[in-house]
Amino acid sequence: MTPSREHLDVVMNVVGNEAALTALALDNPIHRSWLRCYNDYGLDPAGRQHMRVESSGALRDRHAKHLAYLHTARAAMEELYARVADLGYVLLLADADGITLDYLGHRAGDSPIRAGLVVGANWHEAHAGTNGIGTCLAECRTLTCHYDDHFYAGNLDLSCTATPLFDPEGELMGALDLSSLTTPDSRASQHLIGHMASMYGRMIEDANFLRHFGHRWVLRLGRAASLVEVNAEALLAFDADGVIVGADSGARRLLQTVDGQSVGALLGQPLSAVFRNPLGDVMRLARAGNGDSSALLHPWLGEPRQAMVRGPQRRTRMSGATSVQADHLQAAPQGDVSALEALSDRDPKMDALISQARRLAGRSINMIIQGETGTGKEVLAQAIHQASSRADRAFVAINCAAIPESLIESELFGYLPGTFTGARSRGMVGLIQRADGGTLFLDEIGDMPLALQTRLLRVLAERELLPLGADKPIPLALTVLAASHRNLRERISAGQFREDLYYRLSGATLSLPPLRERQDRAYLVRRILGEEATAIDANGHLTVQAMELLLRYPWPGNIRELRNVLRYALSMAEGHGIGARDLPLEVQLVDAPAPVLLATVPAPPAIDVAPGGEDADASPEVHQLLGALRRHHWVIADVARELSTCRATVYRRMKRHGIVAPTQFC
Ligand SMILES: Nc1ncnc2c1ncn2[C@@H]1O[C@H](COP(=O)(O)OP(=O)(O)OP(=O)(O)O)[C@@H](O)[C@H]1O
Repeated sequence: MTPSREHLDVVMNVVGNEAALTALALDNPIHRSWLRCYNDYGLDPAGRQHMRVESSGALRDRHAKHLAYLHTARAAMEELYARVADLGYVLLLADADGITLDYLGHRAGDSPIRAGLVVGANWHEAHAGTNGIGTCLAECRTLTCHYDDHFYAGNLDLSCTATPLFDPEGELMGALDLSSLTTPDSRASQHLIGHMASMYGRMIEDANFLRHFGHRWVLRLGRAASLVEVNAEALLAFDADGVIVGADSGARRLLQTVDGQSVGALLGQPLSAVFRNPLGDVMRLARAGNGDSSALLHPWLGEPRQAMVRGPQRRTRMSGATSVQADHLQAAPQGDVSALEALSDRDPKMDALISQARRLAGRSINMIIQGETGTGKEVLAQAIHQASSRADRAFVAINCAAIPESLIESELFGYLPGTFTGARSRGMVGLIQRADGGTLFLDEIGDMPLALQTRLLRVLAERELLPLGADKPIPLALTVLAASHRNLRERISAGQFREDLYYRLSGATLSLPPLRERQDRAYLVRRILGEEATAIDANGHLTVQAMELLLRYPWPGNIRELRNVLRYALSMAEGHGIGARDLPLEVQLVDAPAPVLLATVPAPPAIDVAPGGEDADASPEVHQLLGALRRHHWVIADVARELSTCRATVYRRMKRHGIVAPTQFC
């Protein structure tokens, strides 16, 4: 029997054997995954796996979404790779959907690519069957998928060990994977690799957590005083009132579960409710500064843990408005205007806006920020928060258009324990309350349902909040910055936005200019190029020709589009200076006569331009061809049908104009 035939029999024996099924599936994550693949995803182990690879455009969007995660993870991956490269391993970093965002490993030969070990590969179980990344994400645990553990016979030469990564809010962020095509046969050889994956996964999570809560107090817990600073078992972030605002997965494991069972929420609890020590003990640690540690007691931990407190990164003076407990801590930071000032380099409109924002920031005035999509409304809101006396308190950003209408009320206002049944029975602190004392940024406020506008108005007018199920309001001090791509006055006329809410919010209106009108475009190009080059560790040099094109392009997607284009160009240039041919075609064609392409396609195109593409003909044929390719998601048969020609002709035209379909990112 061939190995794949033998493998098929083993898989079918598990997924087709009702009697053995329950017992096997209960404690074997690989068999559980086979069952999911067979029953839930309808995969056939006798079939062929078709490796899906994201288009370069879709991949760019994912990179944009996970920039900070990628940046933090890259440093840990390089260190880990130095340790395992000689053993024949490659490293992959995936997002929570199982899409590979980063890869470290040799590129010689085609076997890693054939095996799907490339950036953009989709390892979700639903497509790839049982595998290291997909099954680790489904099971939320570190695991090894060794040779014939894989669902599809095509992956039998792979051994993959992956560990899940969680974000500072405890949400699944992705997975770190070590894969090998040349592993020793024994599964036991993977134990050490599993430990290394978990260790580096923890390192990535902790670095992410500390960056995210850099402006907060962070409590580190560990068994040994000598190790707690370098290797904490758990991290808790808390605010100036001693209320927990963040818990890493170590803390959730240690403090939130007993015998694997969840025992209640940590976020929103005062430290004094979680530890037996009086709050003053923690505050004493905080006052002692970094480097001092002492024992903290916890009701259900057998032994006390050593604790150490790290203060916010910028410490100066505490604002007078905070509670008595807060006086135990060091003073809060004063507003820092550097983020505001960095938004412009002598652009007259931006300079006027920054000077207006600097004066308003200190005054807790609600503001409306206007501007086309991608002009940096959220970036400006964050800079205003940093410049205010609230900088040490929370900045809570909510996209009102992105939260489902059924959830928005509970997300915003929170609810008391017992208000709902089931998983939500424990109660939740709402986002508005989390922004207490700080800044609430309401993006796309024009999309907020009318009923909630009324509730929000009450919060702003009466400065108090009534969570769902509560009968006693909670006093709040809140500054709201709101943004919308919709014209709010038109929404008022159409009866879709409350006029009184509009006036509550518009203590001032700040209007961001579109990128095409800004005179400091060269500064923004250089600055963002530097940021992107650092993020992906690439050479950030631009040729004069490329810079000229970037300055002439009209940027319908504004700074967001600029960032995407620069990231694309850095990847295309592969470490050399960025030339015109490394830019997306529509930027290259900025001076081309046919405006159709620029007007109808705001995002950078999902295409690669082959060498020679720089001189590509800007004829109507190019525009017609590109338009059809995009409309049909690069399915050549459909493009041929639209253009009333055959597929061979479409391929010939693409070749003639240097257009290459997006397949994979690297
Ligand atoms: N001044 C700036 N410097 C560097 N990057 C910026 C700047 N302004 C915006 N960006 C980048 O542009 C992108 C969009 O920014 P942001 O989300 O703030 O825009 P927005 O106007 O709120 O967008 P939308 O209207 O779609 O919500 C982000 O990637 C951000 O990092």
